[in-house]
This record gives sequence, structure tokens and C-alpha cells, in this order.
Amino acid sequence: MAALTLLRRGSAPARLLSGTLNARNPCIGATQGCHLRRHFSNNKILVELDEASGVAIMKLNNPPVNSLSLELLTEFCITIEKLEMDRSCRGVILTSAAPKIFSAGLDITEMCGKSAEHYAAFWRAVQELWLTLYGSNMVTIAAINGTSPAAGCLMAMCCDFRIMADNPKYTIGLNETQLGIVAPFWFKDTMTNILGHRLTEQSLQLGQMYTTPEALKIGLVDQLVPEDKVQSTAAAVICNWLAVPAHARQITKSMMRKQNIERLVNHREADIDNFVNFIGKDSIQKSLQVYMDRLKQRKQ
Ligand SMILES: CCCCCCCCCCCCC/C=C/C(=O)SCCNC(=O)CCNC(=O)[C@H](O)C(C)(C)COP(=O)(O)OP(=O)(O)OC[C@H]1O[C@@H](n2cnc3c(N)ncnc32)[C@H](O)[C@@H]1OP(=O)(O)O
Repeated sequence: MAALTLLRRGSAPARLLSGTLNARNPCIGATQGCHLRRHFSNNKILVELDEASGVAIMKLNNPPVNSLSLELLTEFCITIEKLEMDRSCRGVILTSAAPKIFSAGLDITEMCGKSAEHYAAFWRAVQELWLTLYGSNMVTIAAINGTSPAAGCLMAMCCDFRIMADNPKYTIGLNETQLGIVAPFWFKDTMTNILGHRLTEQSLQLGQMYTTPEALKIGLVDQLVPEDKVQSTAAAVICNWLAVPAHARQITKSMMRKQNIERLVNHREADIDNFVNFIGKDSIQKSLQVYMDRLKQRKQ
């Protein structure tokens, strides 16, 4: 069980204690060409695990725009936890199977016209995704091969490193205020740790979506590469990260993220109550409906 997962669940960090670096250095087997690939998929997530390198490529597969439905969120968490428990997996490249879209963020239809029980279950699943990905002990690299608003951006921000396709049409950011909704404190905390307080405040208030050069400039993404180099760059970058002694890297990651994780863990139920009350308000439902109508009208 992961060290960061330990933070919130109190279980033993078996992975943390296991093996020395070179005994399990993923890039050694990979360069020797002994590739054992395992494919598995749920409905909405495709996984290819290369046992030689210890790297899993995890593709979001919910056409047309990879919106994060309750079903996808659930499958996402199950997949990460399964990989976390798999001793042959040490790193994940998170990417999209959809052309031009990394993820459109939360599925807005899950937040419209549903019961309070549904909203609570949905929000718990969103929290779980964040806790599982942000708290993962594995190296996580976001290979952002398309536009990535709101919770799509959050997923990318949960990763250790972000590589984005340098396409002038792609944008990334937390645009919640543009929908008339508010990013919760743990979205804000995640962004603050990357951009700092001032830029996050501005970014969140404006619901700013950044072009790729802007995102690179402010540090929201770490590297821009041509579209056809996103996956190969992610594979190279993850090898570098995996070459660091695992226990030292994991403890460091835990040290950097612990406070944010504990904050949500300690306020999880209150955060769900807030969400349910907030999203159920008539004014918020109306804003979301207007936003969805506008999305549909753009096409006409
Ligand atoms: C006291 C204070 C308390 C505070 C308490 C806080 C509580 C918490 C509050 C709530 C917090 C919620 C946090 C929310 C996070 C989110 O992630 S919200 C989602 C934000 N996402 C977006 O804004 C993206 C919207 N989509 C787009 O901009 C575009 O679709 C796209 C992604 C750029 C793709 O464009 P294009 O390729 O042109 O495709 P489209 O034709 O636009 O879309 C195809 C169909 O998909 C539908 N769709 C798109 N996005 C979504 C979505 N996010 N959810 C559901 N459905 C989506 C779109 O409508 C099209 O549908 P059809 O017309 O039926 O084909």
C-alpha cells in the first residue's frame, strides 16, 4: 500500500520498504527489450502496463469529451488502486484516448436535476479521485493531449509532472467561475501549490483558461512538445523520475502533499454537505443549465 495512501488509511507502507532502486529500475529492462505488456480495461479506462519498465499508460476513454461521470470516476479510482497494489507497476502516464480533449472536467449532467443522494455520491467519488491520484505513491505523469478545463486540469495538477501538446487550440485551467460555480478548497490548494497564492487567486476568480504557451510560462504545465511527441516524451520523463531511489522520492512526495490531503480527509463530510447544498440551489442549477445550453448552441 502506498505511503501517501497510508496517510489517509493508516495501513502499512509495504511498497515503501520494498527493493532497492536498481533491483527494480524500470528503464533497465525496457532498454534490453524484454517487454511484457499487460492490457486491461474497464469500460471507461484503458490500461497498458509494461512490466519491463514498470510503467502503465492509463487512457481516459469516455467519448466524446472524457467528461468525468460517476462511472468513470469509480473506474478511475479502482484502476489506480489496482496499479498501486501491483508490484510490477511503479509509474503511470495519464492521457486521453479522445482526439483533442484530455478531459472536459466533471460531467455537468451529474450535477443537474439529480437528488441530494446522487450529488453526495458523485462528490464523494470526485474527492476519492483526488485523494487517490494526488496521494499516489507511484510516479504520475500527465500527458495532456488536448484541452483540459476544470476537473480535467485538476487531474493533470495531481500528477508529478505535466507535458502538454503544443497546439494553439488547446487550453487548460480551472474555469469553474465561468460556469457560475466555485472550485472547492482542495482544487484551490492543489493549484496554489503549483502557481502560488496570487496567481491562483487571479486564475480562480477569472475562471481563466490558459493557452499552452501561457500555461508553460506560469508553470501550470512543465513542458510543451509537438503533439506527436507527447507520449514518447512522457515515457522518457517517467524513466528519469523512476531512476530516483523510490523510498526517498515517495517520502518527499508525501511530505509535500500531506497537509493538503489531511485537510480534505479531516473535512470530507462537511465538504460533501457544502457541495450538496451549493449545487442544489436553484440559482446554481440555473447557471449550469444556461452553460450547458450555450455549449450545445455553439454547435448550431
Ligand atoms: C460558501 C461557499 C461554498 C463553496 C462550496 C463549493 C462547493 C463545490 C461547488 C461545485 C464545484 C464543482 C467543480 C466543477 C468542476 C468541473 O469540472 S465542471 C465542468 C467544467 N467543464 C467545462 O466547462 C467544459 C465544457 N466543455 C467544453 O468547453 C467543450 O465541450 C470542450 C471540452 C472544449 C470540447 O469542445 P468540442 O470538441 O467542440 O465538443 P462539444 O461539442 O462542445 O461537446 C461534445 C458533447 O459533450 C458535451 N459536454 C462537453 N463538456 C461536458 C461536460 N463537462 N459535462 C457533460 N457534457 C459535456 C457537450 O454538451 C456535447 O454534447 P452534445 O451536444 O449532446 O453532443
